Amino acid sequence: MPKVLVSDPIDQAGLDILSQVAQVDVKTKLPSEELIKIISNYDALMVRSGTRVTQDVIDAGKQLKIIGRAGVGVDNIDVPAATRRGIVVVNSPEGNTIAAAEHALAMMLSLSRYIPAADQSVKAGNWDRKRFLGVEVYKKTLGIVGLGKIGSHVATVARALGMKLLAYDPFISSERAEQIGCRLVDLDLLLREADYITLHLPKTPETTHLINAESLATMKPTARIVNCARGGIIDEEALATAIRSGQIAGAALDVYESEPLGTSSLRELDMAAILTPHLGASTEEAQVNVAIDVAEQIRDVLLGLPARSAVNIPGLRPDVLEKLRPYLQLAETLGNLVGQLAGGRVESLDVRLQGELAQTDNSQPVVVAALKGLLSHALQERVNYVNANIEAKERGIHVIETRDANVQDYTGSLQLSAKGSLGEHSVTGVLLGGSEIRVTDIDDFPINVPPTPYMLFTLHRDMPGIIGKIGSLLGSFNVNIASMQVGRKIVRGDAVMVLSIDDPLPEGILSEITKVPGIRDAYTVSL
Ligand SMILES: NC(=O)c1ccc[n+]([C@@H]2O[C@H](COP(=O)([O-])OP(=O)(O)OC[C@H]3O[C@@H](n4cnc5c(N)ncnc54)[C@H](O)[C@@H]3O)[C@@H](O)[C@H]2O)c1
Ligand SMILES: O=C(O)[C@H](O)COP(=O)(O)O
Repeated sequence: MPKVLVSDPIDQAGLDILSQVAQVDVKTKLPSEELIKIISNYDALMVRSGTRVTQDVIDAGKQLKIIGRAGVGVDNIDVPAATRRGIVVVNSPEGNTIAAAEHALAMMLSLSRYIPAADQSVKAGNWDRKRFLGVEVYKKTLGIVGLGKIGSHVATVARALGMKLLAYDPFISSERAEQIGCRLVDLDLLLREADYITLHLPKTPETTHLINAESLATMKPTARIVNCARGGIIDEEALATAIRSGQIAGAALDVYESEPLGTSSLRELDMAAILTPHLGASTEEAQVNVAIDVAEQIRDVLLGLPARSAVNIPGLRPDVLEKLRPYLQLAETLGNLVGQLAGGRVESLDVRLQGELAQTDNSQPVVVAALKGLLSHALQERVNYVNANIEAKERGIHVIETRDANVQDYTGSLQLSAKGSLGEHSVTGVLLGGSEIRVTDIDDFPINVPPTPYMLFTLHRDMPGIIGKIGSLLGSFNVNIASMQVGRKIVRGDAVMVLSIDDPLPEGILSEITKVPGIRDAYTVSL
């Protein structure tokens, strides 16, 4: 039975799903040395933001197949390291959207009415109504930085509160922003005009300290800023200085440059600042959602099925996957075939999508499948959909993708051409009846054969007796031929012979075949 380590608190609903297929060990608050020590026993790791899944953890996880993040942000996981090792990283992109959006809105309203400070004051025995004179959000301008899933829900609710909405997001169109009721503007204008600013973007090298001393200086003295996205998008020292000096009116933070928050000048701020300990996703509903979402994906991957929200498998959304699945099998088989025909070191792979296949708007999975097939002979099970791109890049394989929608022979066909140290070969294949693979062309010689586990290909001169000689030679080595086909362009010119054989070709026979007069080359392939 596979083993899953759960190293952060996860809702029982997720644990119940995992327990159907695996031994589940829940060990939270593990020091990183301890995690590194035990991770080699596990096939899967499930975390929230508390566990740092570093390169050392990943390297130690020799059996790891999947890392599941019960939440959105995967910045606590070294995803490139996992990708290099072929480990799938999955998350729950939508499970806590509402929870995080509602937390940001609650922060904005709490900032406006000093609710946390007023509560503390009453509980301390006071009745101070004057000190907590607040402001309304109605008719104020909210600037949303990052108009993705959470930002969009914040926009919907804020509009209902009567707020005017500005948004900054370089990756969405003005039309999309308008649909959500926002005016898309540049960041400078948003910061200058907004009464409230809320951040809903990922932390990347570009967004680190996006809000800094310089940008804080452009905000209104009445402006209040909310960060329920990621720590480090705001420069905390600069923020504390801006609040202390009255340069801005306040801030509400749920996330910090370093978590848990240690000694920080933020802790010394008065009621103008509200601090929560990374609670954005902490609702009962969100925790059930993310636990189920991620546990189901871990279960599926352990059962050999694809994950629906892998962050390191390019373009494999479930709907895309479903449509492309037969073509992925075709691409992998042809990649494996052309890789073995090419032999040696492959320098470039030309992936040509033809006919109906040329119409697909997401060809990336097909390319990845072709690369997986191409590399599988050399790398065996070490190459998978996660790392095929990286493995190809590290081997200097240049991938060229071309499309030709005019090829009408079949509804959709795929041609792979591999150029390498030993020459160039190409294979074309189609799907019969939508699922049965047929190889229809080898090095421009027309054929029509299904791929089989053991195959022999020859390039020879089309002349009488040659087929018989190969047949007798194989017979003398006790090799049984299951099927045979010849493809030629002109009579008595060059031709290819494709034989399916029942067993692997015995040692030494290939060199005997190439000695037969008229045979130019021979290749053995196992698929
Ligand atoms: N506090 C919490 O507990 C909590 C909970 C959930 C999510 N989050 C965080 O909230 C953030 C948003 O999550 P989401 O689910 O809405 O993600 P999302 O991917 O749906 O949206 C992110 C948006 O940010 C935009 N963006 C990227 N770079 C940008 C830039 N430089 N400037 C402006 N916009 C940029 C993207 O185009 C996208 O529209 C993430 O950082 C996530 O980790 C925090
Ligand atoms: O990215 C997320 O999903 C949030 O930051 C939530 O993190 P958590 O699962 O540790 O609460």
